[in-house]
Amino acid sequence: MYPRANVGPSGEKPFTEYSRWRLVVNDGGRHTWRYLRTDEECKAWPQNEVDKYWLGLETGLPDLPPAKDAFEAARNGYEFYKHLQSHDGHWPGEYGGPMFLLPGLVIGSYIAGMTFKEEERLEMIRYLFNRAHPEDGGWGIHVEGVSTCFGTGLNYVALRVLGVDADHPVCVKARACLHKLGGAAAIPAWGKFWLSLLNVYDWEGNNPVPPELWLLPDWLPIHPHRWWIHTRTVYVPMSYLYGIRYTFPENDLVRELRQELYTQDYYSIYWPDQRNNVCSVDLYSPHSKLFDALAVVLSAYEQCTIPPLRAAAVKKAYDLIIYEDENTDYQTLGPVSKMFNLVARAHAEGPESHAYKMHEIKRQDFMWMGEDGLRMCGTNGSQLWDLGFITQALVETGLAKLDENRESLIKALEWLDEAQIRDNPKHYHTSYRHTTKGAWGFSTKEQGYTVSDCTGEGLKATMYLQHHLDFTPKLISDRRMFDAIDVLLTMQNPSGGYASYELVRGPKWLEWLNPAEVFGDIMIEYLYPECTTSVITSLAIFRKIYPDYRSRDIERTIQGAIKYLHEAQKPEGGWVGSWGICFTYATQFALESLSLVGETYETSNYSRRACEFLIGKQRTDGGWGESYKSCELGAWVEHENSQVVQTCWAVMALMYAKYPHGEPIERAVHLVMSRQLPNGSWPQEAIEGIFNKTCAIAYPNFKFSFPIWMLGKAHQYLKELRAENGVASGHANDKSNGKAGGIMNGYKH
Ligand SMILES: CC(C)=CCC[C@@H](C)[C@H]1CC[C@@]2(C)C3=C(CC[C@]12C)[C@@]1(C)CC[C@H](O)C(C)(C)[C@@H]1CC3
Repeated sequence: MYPRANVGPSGEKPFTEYSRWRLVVNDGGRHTWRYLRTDEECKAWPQNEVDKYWLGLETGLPDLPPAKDAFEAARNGYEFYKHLQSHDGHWPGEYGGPMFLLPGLVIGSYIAGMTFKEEERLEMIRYLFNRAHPEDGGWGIHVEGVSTCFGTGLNYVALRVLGVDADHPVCVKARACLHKLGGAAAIPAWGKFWLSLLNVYDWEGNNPVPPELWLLPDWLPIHPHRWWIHTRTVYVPMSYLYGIRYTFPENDLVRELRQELYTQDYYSIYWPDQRNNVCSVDLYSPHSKLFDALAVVLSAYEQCTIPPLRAAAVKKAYDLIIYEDENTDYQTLGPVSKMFNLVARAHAEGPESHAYKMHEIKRQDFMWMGEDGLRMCGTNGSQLWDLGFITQALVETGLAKLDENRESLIKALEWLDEAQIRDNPKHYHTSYRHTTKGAWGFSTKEQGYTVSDCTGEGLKATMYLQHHLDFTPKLISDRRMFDAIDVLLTMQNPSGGYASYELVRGPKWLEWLNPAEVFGDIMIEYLYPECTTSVITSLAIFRKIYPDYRSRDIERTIQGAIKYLHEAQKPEGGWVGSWGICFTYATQFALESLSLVGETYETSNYSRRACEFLIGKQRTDGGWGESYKSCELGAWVEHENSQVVQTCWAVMALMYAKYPHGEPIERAVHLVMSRQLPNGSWPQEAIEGIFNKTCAIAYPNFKFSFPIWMLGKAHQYLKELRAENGVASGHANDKSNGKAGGIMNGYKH
């Protein structure tokens, strides 16, 4: 255990001095938080608005003249948000939400022999205190979810490793909650795995994670290179660590935890029976019969592994770990693989190795200090994603043309220029990677993974900034634009849709082998309306500027994508979102796509049904609000309150569809304006994002980009609608629709 933490009973008040934290932004958008220990340092490096905002301190930004209309509200919004832009041109932000990541950071660091700065350690403890559910003392899979065995078991261990006593009131309450949920014996597979590494759960209690799968021929449908990239990238170090049965040496903490985590005596547990013991609250994807059968066979194999085969398999897994580390400069694809890779490298190469030191440094990129303490983020940031939306919003609303915003847009373009990936990975085919040359990723260039929609949004932002504004330098050459197009054209699936990082490589039945009971649809890539739209809208804008480059391929791609979108529409009229919550998110994207090919409320049944669906969900206050539970169920679940961000998505969707009735849009505009604070910002509401069906994730920058975008657009849209119809009617005839849409989509089509 790290040194004993002498902390009070609650995390309400900071455990450190908030005036001493600074966000360091460097190297193409890396975020790391530093604590300044001396007054001299603080004086020499004052806190700026970015630091203050994200720490929840008063920014000191002034109240603005009250907005008289939607455009002024958007302008005020950007007047505030501009101050949150970093010196390098992007908008940093928190990317928290999942509650199963911090334990990986803590347990992984501990067993690898890495420490934390004292202030980091204290604020991690505080974060966990603040996020424990007041009613039962447990934690969920994400910040808004009910207490689960996964969340409670892992975070309890994290607190103990961080130095909190077992009889601290937070631990006492959490332990009671854990025991109610069945104790750590009932923790889901990924929890069992972390606890086994720490030596507080027996390896015999895990279903096998054999590295030998990596030795199978690549053409086999089950070969792991066909799995969804996140699942396989986590499986690589897991299979290595399982293959060698890495076990942390027993010490006092280990012995204590063995006593604390279980409802029965640790030494009397029959471990093989615990392999499929998973708390019912956690269970989202129960094991299939195929999985259970395979687990039996593989467990038998574990009794008689063939040593040279195991050695070769372990070596192959370790090579893949090295490739991944080197391809991403030790960021790795995401936070789970990050910490498993770190443990593997630390074990194999020791604390003096380069790999150890690099992993130790790059842990920082996932650690984010917020007003409630220090959390671990879902990625090393959402840099490109946030920049992509706000820059497009500024151009489409006309805010980009205001002198006051020029500098900030030039900076944003400079960041985009830096962030485009210029080459394929160092280890390319050997690590089963998709091409990256010309792509943009979700966070930084260093992380280095192509994401279809991030490339689409990055390209759109670049084209808007370079081609729709006359004051920006042309930093990104035509050739580099073509590279981006080339990547995108490699990513379309035969049925027309786009997945996230790669083509769909494996058969659907691989989902029957999903070992992680807490997530859904994780074994292969799937097609997403969101990703598909970002790609084809970027292609459509591109072909206006470069009509001669691969125009036939582009046309074919767009047509194929529209076909997919038609097929993906739900009978009720909406599309299910996989990365944002939920129907409002995906329907916004889908209707944008349909509008590209002239499918609008008036001209297309698909579009009209979607608009009717959305209108049916508008609440009496003019807003929309859906719960993250919509994503779990694939069916609309109302949120208790209407949500600004979702309201903006819904209105954007209606505007893409050229919805002819102004009144619902006006009501929504009114709601979003009424929630704006005097300084131009919006308060944080419910969590915005989701992944793998069950885990919500925060996109706090959305509360700026989407209101600014929607308000600026709606201002113009409603003006057009009114002008065409005479103020009173609020209805549009065919001619006026064409015109309103023409202006609104002027930048796009
Ligand atoms: C189960 C595991 C491995 C957990 C680690 C978390 C990752 C899987 C999550 C965290 C952030 C995350 C939701 C993300 C995505 C995939 C899954 C991620 C990386 C992508 C890139 C998929 C495509 C999406 O359109 C979008 C770009 C929004 C997201 C961004 C974040």
